[in-house]
Amino acid sequence: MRYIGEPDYRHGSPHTLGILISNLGTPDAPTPQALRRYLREFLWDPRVVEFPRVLWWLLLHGIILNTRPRKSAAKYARIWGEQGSPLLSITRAQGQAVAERVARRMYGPVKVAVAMRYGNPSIAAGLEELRRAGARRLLILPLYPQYAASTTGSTFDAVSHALSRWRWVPETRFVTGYHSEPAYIEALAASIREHWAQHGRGDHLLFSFHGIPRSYLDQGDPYHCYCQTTARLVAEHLDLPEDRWEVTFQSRFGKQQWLTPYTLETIQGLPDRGVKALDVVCPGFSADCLETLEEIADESREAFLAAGGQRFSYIPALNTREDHADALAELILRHVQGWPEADENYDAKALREAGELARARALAMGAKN
Ligand SMILES: C=CC1=C(C)c2cc3[nH]c(cc4nc(cc5[nH]c(cc1n2)c(C)c5CCC(=O)O)C(CCC(=O)O)=C4C)c(C)c3C=C
Ligand SMILES: [Fe+2]
Ligand SMILES: [Fe+2]
Repeated sequence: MRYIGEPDYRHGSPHTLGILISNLGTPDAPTPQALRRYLREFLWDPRVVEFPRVLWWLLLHGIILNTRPRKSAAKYARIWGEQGSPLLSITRAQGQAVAERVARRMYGPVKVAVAMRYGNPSIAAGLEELRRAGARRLLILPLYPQYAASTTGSTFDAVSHALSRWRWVPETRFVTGYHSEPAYIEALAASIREHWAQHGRGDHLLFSFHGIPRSYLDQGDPYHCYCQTTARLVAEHLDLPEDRWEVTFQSRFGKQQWLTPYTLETIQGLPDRGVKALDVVCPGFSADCLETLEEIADESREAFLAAGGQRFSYIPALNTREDHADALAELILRHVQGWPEADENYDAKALREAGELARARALAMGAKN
C-alpha cells in the first residue's frame, strides 16, 4: 500500500482536532548501544549538522559514533530517573496537563499526542496516534520557545515527511515559536522569583541557552535574536539592572565557532568579576534534560566553585508548573482559532443538516461540559 489510508472511515464520523506536542528526543536507555542509535539519527539530520554529506558521514561513522556514545551514556546514567529519561517523562506529563486544559475549552473532540524528533515515540508514531483518533485538523507545537532551523525547522521536516505518507492529508498548522509570548515570559519570571524566595538570591542571573554554530546565525537563523529577546523580557519583568544579568550559550559540539559568549567560560570568569553567588536559568529548555541537569546543574556548578565562586543555584526549567501548562494551552487555543472545534458560534444544527450526525453529537457533548 503506497499511502496510509482510511479504509474504515464512515461518513459522519466525528472529526477530531489533533495536537502534536514534540520535543527533541532522547535515547531509549542510558547505554552506549542506545546512544549510538539515537546519535546516529540525530547527528545525521542535515538541519542539525550542515556539513558536506560525504565528509560528515565519514567523520560521524569513523570517529563520533565510536567515541561519543560511551561518554554520553555515562552522563545520561547520572540523570536517568525511575521513569527513564527526564526529557521524555516531563514531556509526557506536559502533554497530559495541556490535554486537560485544552479539552475543557474546546467544543469538539480533541486528542493530544506527544512525540520526540529523534528516538521514541517518533513524530510519525505521534501523528499515527492522532490519525487513528480521527484527526482531520492538526496543530503541531514543538516545545522550543525560540525558533531554530536545527530544532523547529527539523520538526517541520519530520512532520511533512510523515504526512507525505498519508492518503488524507489533514489541515495543518505549525507553531514556529513563542519566545516573547507574555504567559511564557511571566511563567519564567514567576519561577525565578519563587526560586529566589525559597533559596535566596544570587549576585547575578545567567540566562544560558543551547548554542548553535555561529555560521547558522550568519546565514539568517533568527535563534540568537529570539534568545536575547526572551532574556531581556524576563529581566524587565524582574526589574533587573543591566549589570546583574547576561545571556550565554552552552552545549557546544565540535571544533567550529558556536554562538558566544560560551556558558562555561563565562561562569569560570564570573568570580573574578566579583560574582560569588550565581543563579542560572535555561529558558530555552521547556523540560529539564541532560543539557540542564548534567551540564549546568552539575558540571557548571563544579566549574564555578572551582573558579572561586561560593554559591551556585540552578533554577529548574518550567517543566510541569501550572503556569507553564496554562501558557502552552493558551498558545494552542490561539492557534486553533477559526477551526470549528474551537469556535463558540459553531452551528451544531447546520452540521446535523449537513449529515454529520456523530460529529454534532460530539460537539453538543463538548458544549455541555
Ligand atoms: C551537533 C549539533 C547540535 C545542534 C546544532 C544542537 C542544537 C540544539 N539542541 C537543543 C536541545 C537539546 N539538545 C540536547 C542534546 C544534544 N544536542 C546535541 C547536539 C546539537 N544540538 C547532542 C549531540 C546532544 C546529545 C547529548 C550528547 O551526546 O551530548 C538535548 C537533551 C536531550 C536529552 O535527552 O536530555 C536538548 C533538549 C536545542 C534547543 C538546540 C538549538 C537551538
Ligand atoms: Fe542539542
Ligand atoms: Fe541577534
